[in-house]
Amino acid sequence: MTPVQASTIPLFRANKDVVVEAVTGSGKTLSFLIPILEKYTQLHSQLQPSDVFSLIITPTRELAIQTYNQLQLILSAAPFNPPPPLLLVSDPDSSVHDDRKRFSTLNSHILIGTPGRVEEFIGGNKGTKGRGKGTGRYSNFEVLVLDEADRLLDLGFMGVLKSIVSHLPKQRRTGLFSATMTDQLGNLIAVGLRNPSKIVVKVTSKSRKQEISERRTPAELHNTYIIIQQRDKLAYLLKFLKDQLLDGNNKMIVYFPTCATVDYIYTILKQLPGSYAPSSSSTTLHSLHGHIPPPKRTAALTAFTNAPSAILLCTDVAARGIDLPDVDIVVQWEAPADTRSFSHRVGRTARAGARGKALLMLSAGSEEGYVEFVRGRQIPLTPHAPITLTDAPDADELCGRVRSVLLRDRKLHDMAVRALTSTVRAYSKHEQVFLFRVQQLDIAGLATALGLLRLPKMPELRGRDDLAAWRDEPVDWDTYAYADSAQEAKRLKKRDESKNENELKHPSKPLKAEAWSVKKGNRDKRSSQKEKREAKRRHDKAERMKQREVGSADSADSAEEKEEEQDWKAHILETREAKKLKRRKLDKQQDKDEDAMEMDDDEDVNGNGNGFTFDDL
Ligand SMILES: Nc1ncnc2c1ncn2[C@@H]1O[C@H](COP(=O)(O)OP(=O)(O)OP(=O)(O)O)[C@@H](O)[C@H]1O
Repeated sequence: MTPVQASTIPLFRANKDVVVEAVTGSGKTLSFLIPILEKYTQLHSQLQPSDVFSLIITPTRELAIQTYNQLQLILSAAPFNPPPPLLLVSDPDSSVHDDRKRFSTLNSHILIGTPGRVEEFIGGNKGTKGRGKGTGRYSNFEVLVLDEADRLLDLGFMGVLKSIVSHLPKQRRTGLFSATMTDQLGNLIAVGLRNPSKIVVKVTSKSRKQEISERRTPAELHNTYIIIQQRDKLAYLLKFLKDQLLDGNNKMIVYFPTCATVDYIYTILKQLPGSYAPSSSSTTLHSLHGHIPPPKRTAALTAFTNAPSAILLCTDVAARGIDLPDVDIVVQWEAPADTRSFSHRVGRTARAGARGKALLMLSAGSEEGYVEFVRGRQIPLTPHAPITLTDAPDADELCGRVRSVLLRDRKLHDMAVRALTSTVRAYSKHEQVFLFRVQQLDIAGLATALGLLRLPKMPELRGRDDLAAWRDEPVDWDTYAYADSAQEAKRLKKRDESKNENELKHPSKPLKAEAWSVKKGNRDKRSSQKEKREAKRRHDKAERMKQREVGSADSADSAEEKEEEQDWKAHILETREAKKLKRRKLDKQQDKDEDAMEMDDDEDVNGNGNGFTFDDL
């Protein structure tokens, strides 16, 4: 047994609730599977076909599948003939209705799944405490396990978990497992833990001076960082990966902040000539993120696992729990949004006593402070030896190369823009905002690293004074086409429609001249009316003078004059107000027109006009 198994198994099988925190790759999975299976072996003969005996919940589909496979493997060696467990994960080819059918056919006693699907499965018959049609009986339920529990207890999953737990009997064992356990007692109580035993397995290491220190990452992990400019990121990443392949390290994972960045870098690396990209006939390239359809995700993981030499580009969807064999290197394109993810990412290597190496890319500016921040969390981090680009393309050469790839297909530029905008938005969501300030992020540098042809319009670029070095690639945007003919036809149609719309919104000069003449006509009309009014006033005044001369009453006269003066003042005020109102209306219209023009331009840049959304995992 590993230390975490030696500490956890005796307690968990002795009916204690447990909260277990132990470094990545230390064998936590078996420390809950073995107690479940031991109890199951003792009690299986008393179970009815529809009884659910145990439930294991994981935050990702990939981890659920992995645990399911491990459980299947052990069950296949059982001394009795147990029904297979049931996997409950989202799948485009199988609905929760199919899960229920499988459950009835297989008579599974152990369920493994992700929170959403498990809730759908169990909670389909709320109000009957889960004892309804097709979703099993829970009266003989024994063990609930939350793997990667701190992630499951994060705000996003909490409601679903509470709903699941409400269908389970209170008399049960509950185990929470993770490499980064939550300390929030309230969360633990919410999922029904009663007087749990907390097991924390830490790694101790001796320094050269024989000082013993604790660490939260595996002892065999060589955890390093480099500080570079944003614009150099891709050049350094490619050089680093190539060097590692030459050194014989042939399984590598690179973490990116968003799905769009993974998609883009993957597509570009596939199209760059071999002298630039680290993939070759002997090294395969794979991508994995939450927006890839589930069957493709599974295929990517299997291909990466089986390939003798491979690079996996992914988001944090592959950060937790995944046990990929023999990963030599983990690279982080930038620091993860939360520090817990840092431990999980680097923990994909150096597992179960094997050696491993990790590299974090930080950019010069305010990010250097992250090194001390990580060290303060008992995660050792040392500087990586300088990476030289002497025999590799530098940022400018690589940018030119990437741009020439982008020019083959407008879709690639759309992808590049999405990669940039989503990365900037993800950057603004860092937990350590004091170290990762969007205002200090070198966006133009990042755009150079990604090879963008021009900077997109984005709010984060407004008012920036660090864009002087940026150079647009001279591109005729009117003719820059999509390689896909249907997409190109759509673009051309949209372009023409938007031209027509613009014509209507901003009529061309002859129309404008006409509008001015109309305006001028109105002005002439108004001034002639004014002249008439003044003429009438002069005439009236002359009449009154005549009457005064013939001895009309002074008082009446002066009253009339006062009235006339008031009329005149009212008229002037009215005219002023009307003018002001008109000016305001004109300004508003102008603003509206400018906004409309800006939107049209954005649509052109983005290609589809849908705008960008922050890509979650
Ligand atoms: N007692 C053991 N002896 C040898 N290898 C073991 C033992 N227990 C587990 N392993 C192996 O160690 C590897 C890591 O185990 P596991 O995936 O359970 O780690 P973990 O602690 O859950 O990691 P993470 O926190 O990343 O999820 C697996 O390949 C597993 O098969």
